[in-house]
Amino acid sequence: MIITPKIRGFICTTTHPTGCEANVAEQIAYTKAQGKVTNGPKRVLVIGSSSGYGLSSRIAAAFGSDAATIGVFFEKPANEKKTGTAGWYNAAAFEKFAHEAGLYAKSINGDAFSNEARDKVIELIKADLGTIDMVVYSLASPVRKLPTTGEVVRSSLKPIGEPYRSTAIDTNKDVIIEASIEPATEQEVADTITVMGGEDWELWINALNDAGVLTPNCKTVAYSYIGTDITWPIYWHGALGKAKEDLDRAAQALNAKLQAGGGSANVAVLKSVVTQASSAIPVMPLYLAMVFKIMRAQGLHEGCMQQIDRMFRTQLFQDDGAAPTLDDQNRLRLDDWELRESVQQACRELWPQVTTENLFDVTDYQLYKDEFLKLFGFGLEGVDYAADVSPLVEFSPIEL
Ligand SMILES: NC(=O)c1ccc[n+]([C@@H]2O[C@H](COP(=O)([O-])OP(=O)(O)OC[C@H]3O[C@@H](n4cnc5c(N)ncnc54)[C@H](O)[C@@H]3O)[C@@H](O)[C@H]2O)c1
Repeated sequence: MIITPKIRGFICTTTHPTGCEANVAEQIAYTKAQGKVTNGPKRVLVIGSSSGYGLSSRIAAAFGSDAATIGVFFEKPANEKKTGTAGWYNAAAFEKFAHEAGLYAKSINGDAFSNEARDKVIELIKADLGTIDMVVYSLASPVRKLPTTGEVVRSSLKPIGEPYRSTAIDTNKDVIIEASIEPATEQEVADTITVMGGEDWELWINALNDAGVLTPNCKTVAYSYIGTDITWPIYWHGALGKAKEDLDRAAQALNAKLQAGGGSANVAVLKSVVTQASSAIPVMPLYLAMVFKIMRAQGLHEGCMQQIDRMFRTQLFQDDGAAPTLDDQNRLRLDDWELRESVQQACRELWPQVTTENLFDVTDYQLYKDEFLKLFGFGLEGVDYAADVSPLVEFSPIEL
């Protein structure tokens, strides 16, 4: 079939297998071009490994430091008539390239919040790898089915206390609108913490630790976002921020446990990028369009792959074995460039000036749109989008 993008709100319902593969290849090429991560991890588990920051983490581990990787994700395969999810094609491409490079790579497709996923991963590590020396926790999900009761809990992208009003982009119509979001109820905040807080990361690390499959010096990182006053009302001071605060709590608890053997647990605060998760957050597309323009002008622009590669090389696995630079909450701060006053001040000045008429001129909204389409495999250089392509790709992850 000829596959073209079909956008509905903040999702594209079609995906391009060749384009997704090209996207993965591009990230692999970036990491390889930086040379080997000399002190890198050797056996790595990535939870949420099929897109965004988790995919880049798996690529950095495999192609930066020749690591064997196990990836966990929740994606839909294609059938004859319908394309699979982008994450399905990304994971398929990753495995293909990893196997071609002679690297161990196995994947599990299913609900990472379930005890079955943990059991399956432990079984796989015991059978194939013995132990692992790094665990990346990179889930972004609007729902979590509790492993204890089976109850399905939903997270909210809402402020706390009062309604949040701001200019935003209607990404369907490419126009500036006034967005207004009602505050989350106490229950919604609690539920958001249940879904996106630290509990599940703790369940994972404790299960792996109890099963004896972590090396004593195993490092685990979970990803977070803080942002600045510009996005605080909707993010850090909103329901999601409370969940990320809970991730900080979990990091302290896990770090205390892993430290004894020389291991560590840290939250890594990352920069804003275009992913399926971030494009669903109100106001984010406008902020991203502005901050991209400003960071590019200052030579500071990074995507997922550049961020994670920098985290591996300059923080977690430095050539001289030096310890990472942590903030007062024990967090790695890869958002340092984005938070520079020069960047944020320029954003604050630009924000009130943006109108529907000048949106494409004064911001990088076109780049935002291009990056969004790229998530689904569209707009990649060298891909013939007029060619007939089968939605089916060769890929058989372990299904839960
Ligand atoms: N996107 C940003 O701008 C940004 C910035 C800083 C931090 N982060 C953080 O990075 C982390 C990853 O976010 P992302 O933006 O890369 O998201 P993403 O949507 O690109 O990827 C999410 C991953 O989680 C997996 N997943 C979701 N639900 C699952 C489930 N139930 N079981 C198994 N796998 C599941 C998906 O398959 C996918 O691999 C999140 O913690 C997010 O808060 C994102």
